[in-house]
Order: sequence, then C-alpha cells, then structure tokens
Amino acid sequence: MAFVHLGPPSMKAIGVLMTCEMHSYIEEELAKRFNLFKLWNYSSFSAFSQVHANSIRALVGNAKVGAEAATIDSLPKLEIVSTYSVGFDKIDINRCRERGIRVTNTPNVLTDDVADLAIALALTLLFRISHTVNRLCQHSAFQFTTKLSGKAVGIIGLGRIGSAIGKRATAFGCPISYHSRSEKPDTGYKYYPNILDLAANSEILVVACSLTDETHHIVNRQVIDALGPKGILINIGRGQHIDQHALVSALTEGRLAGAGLDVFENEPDVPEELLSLENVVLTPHVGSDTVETCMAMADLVIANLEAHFLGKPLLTPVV
Ligand SMILES: O=CC(=O)O
Repeated sequence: MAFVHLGPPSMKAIGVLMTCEMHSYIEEELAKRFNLFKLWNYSSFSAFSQVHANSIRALVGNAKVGAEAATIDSLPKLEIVSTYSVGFDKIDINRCRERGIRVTNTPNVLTDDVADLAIALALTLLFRISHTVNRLCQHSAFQFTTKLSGKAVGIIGLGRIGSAIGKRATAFGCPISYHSRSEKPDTGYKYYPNILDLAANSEILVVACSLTDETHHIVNRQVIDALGPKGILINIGRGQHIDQHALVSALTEGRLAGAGLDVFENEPDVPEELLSLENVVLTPHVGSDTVETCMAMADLVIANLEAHFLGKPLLTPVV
C-alpha cells in the first residue's frame, strides 16, 4: 500500500487580524498561510467586528496598535495575540491572562538594530552630523563637536537591548553604569539602585527599559537636572519613559545639552518646539525597521502562530 504524505494541516481557514499596516513582507507571508483581515481596510473596529468578530482566532499588532481590553473583549474566539514588536505595552496582558489568551513578542531578533540606533543617535548628536552636512552645503560657521569615546554612559534597563548598548559603548571606551530593578550578576558595570545617582554620574543617559506603570516618566525633571547641562539623553525605549514637557523645557533653557530620540510621548505627534531645536536628533520610531530585522520579526510572529495552531510550544511566549 502506498503511503501518502499529507504534510502539515492547512491553516487557511484560521482568521488572523492585523491591527495596522506593517512591512509588506509580514502582510504577504501571513496572507499565504492564514485568512488575513486587515483592520485598516474597514472604517472602524466596530464596523469590522460586527461582521467578522467570530472569525478571528489570532491578532497581530505592533508597537503602535496592539490589543486593548475592548478589542480583546470584542473577539470571542481570540486565542493568541502575536505582537510584531519586542514591547508589549500596547497589549492588555491582564485581560489576556483572564481570558486564557496566549501572547508572544519578537525579542532577540531586533536587539542589535535598536542598540546600533542608540549609538547612532549619540554619534549624530555629538558630531553634529546633520549640521555639518548643512555647513558643507551652506558654508555656514564652524562649530566644535564633542567626543563619544570615553564618555560615562548610564543605561536605564539592562535587559537584552540595554546590555547590547553596554557592549557597544564599551567598545568606544566608555565606562558603563546602569539602573534597573535589581543588580545583575557579573556585568562588570556599576549598579545604581537610585536613578538620580545614575544620572548624576553619567554624561550620556540611555533609556532602554520596557514601559510599565513603574517606568512611566522614569526620566522626570529631577533626573534631567541630575544629568545636567552637559548631559545627553538618548531614548530608544518608549516616549512615555520621559516627561516630554520637562525634556523640552530643559533643552530650551540649556539645562540639558542635547537629546537623541527615536520615540515620543504621543506618537506620531512630535511637539513643534522639539522639531525646531538645534540640539536634538529625532527619528520616527525606526529602531527595528531594517529589512533584515523586519523579515526576522515577521518570521517569528508566524512561527509563533503556527506553533500555537499546531499545539506546539510557543517560541517566544509572554503569556
Ligand atoms: O518599539 C519597537 C518594539 O517594541 O519592537
């Protein structure tokens, strides 16, 4: 008798909802495997859910649009939320737990890019790269720049990304210290249990922790003042880590030397005052937007969904 290899069961009938537009690769790869619904093709979430709520077994969100309690509650068949981001602050984790909904994210694959961007922001700011390009074109006045090598770098949050930033800054000869909930073993870095002490002892302060109720506005006016008028603040975490109002006043009043920001408090809005400042470098939340990383993140989202629907262990579970 001949054996017929049936292969893995098709998942084409499984309804997956994407909450907003992402890289075309993830859209195409999800559409090849699942019955993909794109929320942005509907006039509103309620217009979508009135017709399709019962078809959705998985939701794919990102750092911008995740799954809040109302969304989760409107999807009675939802089994898994797989976010195309490492941060899961846009997902109501407690509601997922209550409903027995699994949650996955995309750690590791984006660590290098985000750490690279932190260093790039610092270098661009200190070497005034965008200004010197302008000077080349406009023959404007010469201004000295500032070294990165050897500067004291303080890192808030020594997780995967914070550690990768530490590794890079070490290669620039920078002494590293950090603040986090608890001291990490064997880092060789100085630990400050108090963030004000970290700021007071840093020339460059980098925000690399995850966003939680405890880390909301972890960088406030006091921390900025402790960093001081020669200090540089870099944020590749979340806009809500920094009291943006306090930051703008410090930059305008000369109480802080400069800031390199990939994230903002009310994205995609960036305050006019920030846009008009000379001592900032701003990027629009692009820390993991390289082609290579977007593809690796998409593959991880899909691998998690496939594992879930095949009854296998999730690759990167949060819940
Ligand atoms: O901000 C980006 C992410 O959380 O992956």
